[in-house]
Amino acid sequence: MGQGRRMKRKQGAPDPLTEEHFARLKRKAGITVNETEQPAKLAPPKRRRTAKKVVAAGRSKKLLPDPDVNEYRPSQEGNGDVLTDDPDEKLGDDFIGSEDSVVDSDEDISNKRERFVFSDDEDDSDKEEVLTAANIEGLSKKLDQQLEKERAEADAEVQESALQTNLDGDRPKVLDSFDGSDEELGNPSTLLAPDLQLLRQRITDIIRILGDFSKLAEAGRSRADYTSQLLDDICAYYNYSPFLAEKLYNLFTPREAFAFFESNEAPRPIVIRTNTLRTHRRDLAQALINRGVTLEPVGKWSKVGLQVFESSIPLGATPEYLAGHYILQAASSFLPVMALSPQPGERVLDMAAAPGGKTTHCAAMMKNTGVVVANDPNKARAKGLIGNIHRLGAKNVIVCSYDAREFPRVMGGFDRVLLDAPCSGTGVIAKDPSVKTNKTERDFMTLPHTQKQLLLSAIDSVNHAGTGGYIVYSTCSVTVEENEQVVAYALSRRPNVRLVDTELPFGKEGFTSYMGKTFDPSLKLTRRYYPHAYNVDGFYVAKFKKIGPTPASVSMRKANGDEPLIPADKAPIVETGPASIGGENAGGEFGGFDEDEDKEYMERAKRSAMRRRGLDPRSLGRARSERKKSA
Ligand SMILES: C[S@@+](CC[C@H](N)C(=O)[O-])C[C@H]1O[C@@H](n2cnc3c(N)ncnc32)[C@H](O)[C@@H]1O
Repeated sequence: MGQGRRMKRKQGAPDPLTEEHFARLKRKAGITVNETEQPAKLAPPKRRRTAKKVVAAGRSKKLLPDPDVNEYRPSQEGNGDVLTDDPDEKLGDDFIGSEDSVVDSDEDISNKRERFVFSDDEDDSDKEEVLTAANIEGLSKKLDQQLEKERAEADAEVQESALQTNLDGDRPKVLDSFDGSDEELGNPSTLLAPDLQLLRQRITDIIRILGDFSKLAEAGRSRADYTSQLLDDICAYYNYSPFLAEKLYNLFTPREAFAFFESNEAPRPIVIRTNTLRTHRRDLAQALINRGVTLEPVGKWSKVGLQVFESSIPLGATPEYLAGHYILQAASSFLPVMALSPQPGERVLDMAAAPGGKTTHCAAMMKNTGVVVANDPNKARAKGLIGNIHRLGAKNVIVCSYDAREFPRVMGGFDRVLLDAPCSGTGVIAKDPSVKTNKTERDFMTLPHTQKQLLLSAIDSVNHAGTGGYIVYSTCSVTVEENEQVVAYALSRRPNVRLVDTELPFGKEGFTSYMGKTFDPSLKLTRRYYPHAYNVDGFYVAKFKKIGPTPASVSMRKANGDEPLIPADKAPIVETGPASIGGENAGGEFGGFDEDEDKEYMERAKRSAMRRRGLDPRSLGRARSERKKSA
């Protein structure tokens, strides 16, 4: 697909709040821009810091609601299978009743000029959007204030850097500058801020040295010396556990790792997704602008996203929100559904669906036809899912609540399956800084295990002979263990699937090798998203095409959803006709339902349902024997 001028500019990520960005908007609206003005050097976002070993500070008071909380974070003790935390917290802002408030604005919106032209949602032309002058005014004002603040901060940092730099010829003596010991950092006579500045200075110095080691390193110092000091400093400066800091650091070059850690300190843009079942993007944009919201389309890559810059009203309580015209959803959450590309009339399974951002996106793309089975085993989250489905008017959705490893026993033969897997959340640290310290080695063993089981179930639930035969696997984590390794595992266990192009307009290629491990070259068809690269949440997306039936041995999987008793690749391939949900052929492709096994399964489900209602399940058996007697 060729890229137009505008597409290139917009693609990749919601534009950050840069001067050039606002200048462009001003030019579009016919407002004079001072072309000679140089872009300000951006200072790092202001952060509240604590000294080493002090628990990460909470986020500052929210000015706007967070985007859709769509990531799953397992409890520390659990293996990530079941959520145990406060259900309300987990429902996210997409659930009606969200209490999040929005910054007050003294902007007068009553006289806003209504000149707002959006390219049509269904129109592929490259027509430029023109924002209202009032909208631009809001953006400009915000920009002026922000740039002023950033200039002051940048000046301060540059001055400080000059004072702190300790150069010996061209080779900075960073490892001797101070020993970074707890005593020094915790010395009551040492002010906190200078320590942090020293740390930051040393972080940037070491990154510079590692980037040109032969020229800048001190004699007798190894790369390992510098790397070890850098990791210590990153932990102290950003409040990461050493374990996680190293894991994340290893994904990047030192310079990119720094950019990644930095970007986790700033929130991502607020984005809303237009619900095309209820409205058009241009109408929604107009309605929100009239309410004092400053926004613009998220980019040419999405016809439904709007990036919100400022709002004088709570975005989770507008009449448009309550009427289901939009959902608060992080931009990167659009990507798995775009890759899945569900078609009208198809049968789609969303295996881990709550709170429903992606389910309702699927329903909208399918124009409320066909069927979406939205599953989530967490009852509290499933309530949020149901709330969103109703609010957004998705009428083609069936909600169920299974451990998705039970699929395809529960139901199979889907045209497409989305597995937006429970994960560690290392891509959304800006939203949830607790990830910095609460993820352990155990999490990165148990989570991938569950993810692998879920992915095999996803593959086995798809009908390869239908209109689709696609499976999309996604996580909001950036670790290789939860992404490429899971995908590589599935490829090794299911010879009947191939990775295919996600057809997403941006994203970095998946790893084909990592820390001495090599993966199939097709792994580069998968896509990685980083906050520092695209200003979106960290995400991973892989798309599979099922090219043949699943081995019969899969129907012999153990009840706990573990590996097949016979390895799939050693088992005979059985060809059966296309399956349909609940139809005669349901499950045929994965070996068919076993009547007796099903009966037992139903009985078990009935018993646990009774227990949940406080009833004695033994009464089931009694009722049955009484029925038998009377017959
Ligand atoms: C990343 S969130 C899903 C977000 C959702 N797709 C959306 O877009 O709104 C992961 C979900 O996986 C669910 N989950 C955890 N263990 C699961 C399992 N064994 N089977 C299916 N879902 C599971 C969690 O309850 C959580 O809602």
